[in-house]
Amino acid sequence: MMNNTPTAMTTATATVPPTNTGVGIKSARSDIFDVDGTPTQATQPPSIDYSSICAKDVLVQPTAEQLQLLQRRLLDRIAINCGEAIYEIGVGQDGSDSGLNAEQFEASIATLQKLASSIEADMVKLRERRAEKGTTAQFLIRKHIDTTDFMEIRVAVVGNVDAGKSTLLGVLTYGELDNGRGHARQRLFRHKHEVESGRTSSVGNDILGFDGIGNVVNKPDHGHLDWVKICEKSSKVITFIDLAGHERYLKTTVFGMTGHAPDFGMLMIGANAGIVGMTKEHLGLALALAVPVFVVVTKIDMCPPNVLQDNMKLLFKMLKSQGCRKVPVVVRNRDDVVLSATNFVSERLCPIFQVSNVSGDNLDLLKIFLNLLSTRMAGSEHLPAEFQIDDVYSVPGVGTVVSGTCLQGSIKLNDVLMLGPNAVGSFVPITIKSIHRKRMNVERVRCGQTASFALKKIKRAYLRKGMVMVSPEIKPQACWEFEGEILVLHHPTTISARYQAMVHCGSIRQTASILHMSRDCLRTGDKALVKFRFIKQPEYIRAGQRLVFREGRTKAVGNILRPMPNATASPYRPKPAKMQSRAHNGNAAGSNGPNNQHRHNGQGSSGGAAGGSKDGGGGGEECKQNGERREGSRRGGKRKRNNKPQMNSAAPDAVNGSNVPPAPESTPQSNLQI
Ligand SMILES: Nc1nc2c(ncn2[C@@H]2O[C@H](COP(=O)(O)OP(=O)(O)OP(=O)(O)O)[C@@H](O)[C@H]2O)c(=O)[nH]1
Repeated sequence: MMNNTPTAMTTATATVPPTNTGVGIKSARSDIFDVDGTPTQATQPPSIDYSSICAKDVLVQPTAEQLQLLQRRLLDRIAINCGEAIYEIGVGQDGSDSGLNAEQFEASIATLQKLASSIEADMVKLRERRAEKGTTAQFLIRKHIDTTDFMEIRVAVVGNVDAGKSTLLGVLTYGELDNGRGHARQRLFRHKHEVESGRTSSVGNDILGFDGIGNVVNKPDHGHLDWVKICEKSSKVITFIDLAGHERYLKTTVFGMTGHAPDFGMLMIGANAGIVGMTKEHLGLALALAVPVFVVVTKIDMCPPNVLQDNMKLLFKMLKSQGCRKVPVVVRNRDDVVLSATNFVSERLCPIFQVSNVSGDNLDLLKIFLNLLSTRMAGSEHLPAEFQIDDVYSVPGVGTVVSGTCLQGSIKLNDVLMLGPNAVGSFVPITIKSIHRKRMNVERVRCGQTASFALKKIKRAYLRKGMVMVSPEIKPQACWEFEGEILVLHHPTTISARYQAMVHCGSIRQTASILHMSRDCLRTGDKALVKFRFIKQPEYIRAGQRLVFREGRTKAVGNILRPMPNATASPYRPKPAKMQSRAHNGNAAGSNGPNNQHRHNGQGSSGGAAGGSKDGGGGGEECKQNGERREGSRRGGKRKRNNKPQMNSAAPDAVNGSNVPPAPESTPQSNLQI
């Protein structure tokens, strides 16, 4: 059943792993199947026998019964994959005698075309190749979706400052090349200071629409893109979550990666600069959140070949390193694109594109790749609805509006959902007044899609990022505490109980304190079971959710194992050890600025608590603090707040320590940390 034919893909230093493109392919895309109908077992309905459509030449002259089965299978696959499937013709049952002669090949294509038309789908050839016994080919079959529905894929765009992120998005979405001096990115900046500095500071969204046969539908009108028109014409819309490259905005970038639920990460690297600054940090974040990453190397037009070669070597080394364990593959032609897109999600493959935003080199390959990506969130439409809020607005004439991602189920107009948790952990019923997807009025939103809802009878002040709206069936409960499993990626000394840092989990961004751990203390590289407690208010969390626990350069990643809804609020709060450490250190001012060398000595906590106290913080928060003066004044305010007695903060057991391990004998250095 396995076809281990070496592929045509080329790599700079690595060979492509045996990639199956034939029968029984165990592909990342659940939609891949072939004429033998051999399924990916997980998606095969047990009652249907597809053995009669197993031959490689079944499409040449199928019987009526076979046609019916083929159609059924096609529809199944399309449903599973939110509207599209890739069909490979000419591959035998065991993959050993693949290929059809010219006559059979033509007849098969004609049958496939008939099948596609019968289910109102478009069909386009992706790739054709010579096999042992003739020709095989892969076709994309994409169902016509009505004008108010479209597939949605979210791609988080990360990489160091000046890697060309905003420029590439400008070039892709507006269809005009850059001049090398920042022309293309101008349209994407959302703040005056971004235009002036040429630096992204907030989380931005840009869209790129593809029609049924994979053509880009974006057409700027007088320099502007009409999102509604793009969505109406698109079968698939790629939403780019444009994240800031500068370390100053790392908190916002982490929020973009966790709160905006990206399907994929696009790591951008300047060919000249190579792996610098935040590149590793951003890659690590994507890996920690299990977001598949592909790499785009920009500015190849201005990079001497030897520099490009050296930087590519370093990139390969980084991707293949122990921490990453990726298989880097340079995508050089259409065949490579199809192979990497279809093997991208579950395989360790990491496609690399080398492009120029100025000359346009290889941008066509990148577009084909984007057109072939499929959502990682499909398949939970039958579950009760769950919507994660990542932003809140007050729109004149409309009222309170929330935006976010539907994580499971579907939500319709006038549905009543439970909104919360509020400061005391309660949820309130709320009615959906209207729904927008990418500024387009729709009646329904499904899992994997982002949307904005106008809500009835609720004040903006009641809402915050990190809240959810869920079906009443779920009977949601908020948690002050939870158990998680974490891996410390970096900490300068040791972490022990009572350590505080910011937890990023979905769109939740709140400081939490470690109540106890399965080990006395944790160093870089250590894993432990940890019990956390939010310091400001309870949150809605679920087992299995990924989390990032960070403070300055300290970073741990992990999973939530057990939400603990029964833990209650407490009037007590242990004095966080790091507060002591700051006094100790004489560094009470802390800093949120990127250049602060002592952030690990308390700044992160200070920033974290501030994030919590500022309604969970937000995507654009850091841009508001752009000026040093404001940042300074915020720190001053924070210091005062920390000195006030706080209510509802931590469990008594964190103080009295019945089940808290004793604090380790601290060195002066670890005293500073914990
Ligand atoms: N020659 C050349 N210049 C490019 C290319 N891509 C981007 N640039 C230039 O590089 C500069 C930086 O590009 P940006 O798009 O602002 O970089 P960024 O990664 O978005 O930076 P931040 O928003 O600060 O994170 C701009 O002046 C672009 O014109 C390219 O492929 N070739």
